[in-house]
Amino acid sequence: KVCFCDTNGELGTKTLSELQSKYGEGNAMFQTCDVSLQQPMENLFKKVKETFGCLDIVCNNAGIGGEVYPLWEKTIDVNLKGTTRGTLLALEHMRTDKGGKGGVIINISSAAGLNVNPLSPVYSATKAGIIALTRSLAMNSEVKSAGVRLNVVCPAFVDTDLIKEINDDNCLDVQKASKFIEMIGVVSKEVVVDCFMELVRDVNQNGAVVKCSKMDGTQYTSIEVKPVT
Ligand SMILES: NC(=O)C1=CN([C@@H]2O[C@H](COP(=O)(O)OP(=O)(O)OC[C@H]3O[C@@H](n4cnc5c(N)ncnc54)[C@H](O)[C@@H]3O)[C@@H](O)[C@H]2O)C=CC1
Ligand SMILES: CCCCC/C=C\C=C\C(=O)C/C=C\C/C=C\CCCC(=O)O
Repeated sequence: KVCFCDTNGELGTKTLSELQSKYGEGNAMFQTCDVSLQQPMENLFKKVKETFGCLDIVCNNAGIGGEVYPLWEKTIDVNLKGTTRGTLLALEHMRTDKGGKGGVIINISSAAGLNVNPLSPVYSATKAGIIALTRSLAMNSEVKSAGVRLNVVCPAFVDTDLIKEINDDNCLDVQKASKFIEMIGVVSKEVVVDCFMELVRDVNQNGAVVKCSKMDGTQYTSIEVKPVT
């Protein structure tokens, strides 16, 4: 069973029909929702719990690019604040000490959050924030005891609409970006999905940061963690 949300109602409804004809009407749900708004997101999580009984897997995926005012503020609202909101609401509903059944949260960051990205610094900052948020919560002993794992996927360029829409609003130098994309290469959506599924299925993965790129394939990064006593 799956519920997904998007601000694009038309695309969401089309995808919902496809999922329902493949998996059955009762097994897929779509809600138009903006991840940057608290009340609609709270309502959505409540609705999913009422409809499906519990939440086992939550993916915070919504993301945009924007480097000039006011778009750079929206980029932080959607990417960093939206992912933080989705993560904290997911924890509220999944933690065993709050009546949930435990589960896994997968956040979608970017290779731009692991590396410097002079062509989209605000986007990069939001993605670095997502990595820090996810790893920090994954290492929190109370979250661990409450049965929730958190992992983060950091794709380099992926074959989606986002990279077809690179322009002067979301990139500081479009020409340099095209050359950069040509050099790094573009990975298929399937590679990212495989990586996502591995992090869902492997119960030993908690706090994992996985980069997927055409150039280097799928790599688990290792960042030293000093345990907090
Ligand atoms: N395409 C790429 O090269 C890469 C993408 N990513 C990340 O992957 C995630 C998915 O992006 P793509 O599928 O590539 O882009 P996309 O533009 O095709 O899809 C993003 C989706 O997010 C939705 N969205 C935007 N703002 C929203 C909001 N406030 N609330 C709810 N939904 C909203 C859009 O309507 C769209 O359907 C993003 O977080 C992106 O930053 C990460 C690395 C590389
Ligand atoms: C370049 C402008 C991007 C604007 C936003 C649109 C698309 C976003 C794509 C990504 O998230 C992919 C991003 C980044 C690549 C950054 C660094 C790649 C480093 C590759 C590597 O370390 O192997």
